[in-house]
Amino acid sequence: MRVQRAVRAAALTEAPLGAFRSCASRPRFLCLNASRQGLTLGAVGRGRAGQRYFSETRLARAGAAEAVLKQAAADPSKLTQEAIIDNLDSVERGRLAKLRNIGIAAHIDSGKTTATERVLFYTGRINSIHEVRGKDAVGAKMDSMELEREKGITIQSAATFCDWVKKENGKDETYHINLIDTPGHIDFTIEVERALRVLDGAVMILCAVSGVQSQTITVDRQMRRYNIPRISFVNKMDRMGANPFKAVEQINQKLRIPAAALQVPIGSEDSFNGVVDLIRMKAIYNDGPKGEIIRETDEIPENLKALAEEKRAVLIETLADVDDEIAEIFLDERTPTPEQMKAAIRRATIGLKFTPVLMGSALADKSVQPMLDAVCDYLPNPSEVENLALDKRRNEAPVKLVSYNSLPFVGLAFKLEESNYGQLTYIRVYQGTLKKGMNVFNARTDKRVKIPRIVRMHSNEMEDVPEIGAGEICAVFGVDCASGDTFTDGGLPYSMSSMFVPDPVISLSIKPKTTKDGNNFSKAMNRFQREDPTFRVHVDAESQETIISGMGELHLDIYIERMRREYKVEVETGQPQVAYRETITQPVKFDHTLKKQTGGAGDYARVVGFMEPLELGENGYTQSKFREEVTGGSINEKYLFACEKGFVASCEKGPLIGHPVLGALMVINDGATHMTDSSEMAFKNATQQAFRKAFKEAKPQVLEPLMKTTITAPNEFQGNIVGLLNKRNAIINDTEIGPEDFTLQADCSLNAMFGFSSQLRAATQGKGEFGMEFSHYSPAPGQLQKELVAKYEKFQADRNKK
Ligand SMILES: Nc1nc2c(ncn2[C@@H]2O[C@H](COP(=O)(O)OP(=O)(O)OP(=O)(O)O)[C@@H](O)[C@H]2O)c(=O)[nH]1
Repeated sequence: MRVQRAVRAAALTEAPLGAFRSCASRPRFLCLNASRQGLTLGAVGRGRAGQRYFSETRLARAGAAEAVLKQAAADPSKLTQEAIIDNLDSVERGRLAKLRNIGIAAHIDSGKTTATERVLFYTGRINSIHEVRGKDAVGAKMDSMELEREKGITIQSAATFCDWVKKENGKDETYHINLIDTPGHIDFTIEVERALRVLDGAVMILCAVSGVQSQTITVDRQMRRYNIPRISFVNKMDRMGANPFKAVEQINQKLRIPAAALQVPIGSEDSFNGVVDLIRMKAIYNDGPKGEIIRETDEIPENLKALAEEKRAVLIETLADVDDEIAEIFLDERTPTPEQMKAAIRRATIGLKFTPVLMGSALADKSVQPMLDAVCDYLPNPSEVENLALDKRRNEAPVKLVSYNSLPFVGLAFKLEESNYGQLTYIRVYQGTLKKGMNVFNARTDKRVKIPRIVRMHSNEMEDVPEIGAGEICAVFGVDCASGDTFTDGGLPYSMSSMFVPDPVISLSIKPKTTKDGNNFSKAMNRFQREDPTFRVHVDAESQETIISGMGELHLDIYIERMRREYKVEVETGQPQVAYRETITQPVKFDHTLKKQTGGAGDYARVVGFMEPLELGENGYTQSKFREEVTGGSINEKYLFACEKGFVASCEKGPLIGHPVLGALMVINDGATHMTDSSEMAFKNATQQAFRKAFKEAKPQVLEPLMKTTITAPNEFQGNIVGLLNKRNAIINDTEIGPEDFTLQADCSLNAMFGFSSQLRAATQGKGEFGMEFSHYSPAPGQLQKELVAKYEKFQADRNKK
């Protein structure tokens, strides 16, 4: 009883099961409190240093912990921590084991949308198959936007869900799959980033002819960033020159992830008609008009037996390298059973040590179902992935979220979309249950919002649901928030880290052609900005022009086109501009006084300190930083805050060419304040003036974005393309010559790449393709720097004259 009171008196330290587990070794006394609010476990004990501590852990929401309570009533002495967890586990595990959240990501045009269309058809989500740019003019389900259907490219990621019935030990087992189809084009990379942030596994699609392509490498990097286990699917096996084993080799070599084929193809090109499953050594064919009937036989075609044995041996050897159990079997010269192989593939895939490779042709309706089986067999369920939140009350200490319905709710808003019914917010529920009508807290704004409506998305259609469980993905209406906000049930002071948002590299000025469209223009700008964090809009303080920035010309073009179609606004745009940056290259001290004291209220502020370059980060830059090291109170807190504001404003528009400043550290370590004449404004202005002066003395430099450029074209045009690149001072890093096409990788300055697409078309009779992705910032050539500085100075002089 004393313990209970002590626990109640203690400040509540709510933690989910994971955190509770990690401190399980130390508590001395435990007590269970069951109330209408739910179930809590109190712990009183002594810490390592002997200090007394109290903590109370909320185990479950109201009504969700009957099993635990029953046990407590039957025999309280058996109520150990393990028993509590086990009780909850038994309720939750069965559901989670059959749940998969997956994304499909790949190089542009690999067949993601086509494959997803098959998945939806075979799982019964859609009744018929429509092709990307198909003759029936319907278009694939997941490319719901008119522009997507017209251009045949995916622009926005689309979410859907389906149930896949898989045969397991002669029984039908139903798996629930939430699926996100993502765009392939690099300009829409944020869509891939945010999908991967919330998914547990991915299918990486490769083209059987091209293998690993430039965008496959980007997708690989993104999957690594979020520790996403993946299976690989070599699509387009019906194409001339298809070679799945070349793709496997390239995954091993270029992506440096151990990979092995789980299948070998039966027939090739037009006569590709199935695969041999190397684990069970069975031939699998697709029958029926749309390949919907799977026929399995033990008879492997005679001409494939040797190849199947050889590739099975490669699979076992590769697994032995990444899995101890198979390594042991391999060293004993035994052969693993299919069950042992499957278990090892699952362990190694989830452990990010391996990717199993499947193959088929989505367009020819071949071998898509085994890929779905592999999703269930080898990709993790939500409880097998570690998801962390940061505990604000404990100095942002990481806590593990557990995808149990009965725990307090934690979810992440990962994507916003404007719909006919208002703002649609996509949420991944990491813990607990989200219910219609429930109040949730936004961890960023600390505001309470009610969830009026929950839907499951099926591309652009939706299905209302009363609640959504842990580990699932849904969308909600009427919730005002930003992309990346964390929601909790209010009890937990958690926030989740958001996704990586790359900086825009290109910008242009934009205005509506007629003033009457101003209203719709602003509406469109607001909406696009909210939906896409890589699309930015600002009004230039000097020119008063609206400037939009994004990831590439196509990215901005798509928004201009959407404005015309969806908002009926015709716009005028300026020339695309490169998003340059400014930086400094040497340290410099400053001691600056702002003084205007000529009768009446004056202005006074003195700031002293230094500026120095910061070490460059991964992409050739680090954000600029401000630090105050004032001792002795020569500048008070309030004014230091104003100094920081001045610094931030200075970094937004650098002194050299008016572009943002990167990699500069400003430290203020002394100064002076006047009793009556100092103000926040005076300190802000003084800091800006000191910044400007010091920046110019610190050998400033203009940085330009360098783009990783990949060009593919038929071999006969190689000379033309190298010529084009040489003219642009590009650095060619790698050239790979295939039987028909060659692929070239180069670093090019973005500035030199304007107009490249039309020149490439002319130089290759329209057969060349290229893709660009931001690589890093690098100092701009001296001549270009001079031109840019001179242009900016002239612009400022002209403006001052006006
Ligand atoms: N021969 C062949 N063509 C295919 C196959 N799968 C897809 N295609 C074709 O490849 C083109 C691109 O297919 P999509 O499904 O749009 O590819 P995607 O990866 O979704 O494209 P983005 O989202 O724009 O990157 C279309 O013309 C498809 O018909 C296949 O298995 N074999």
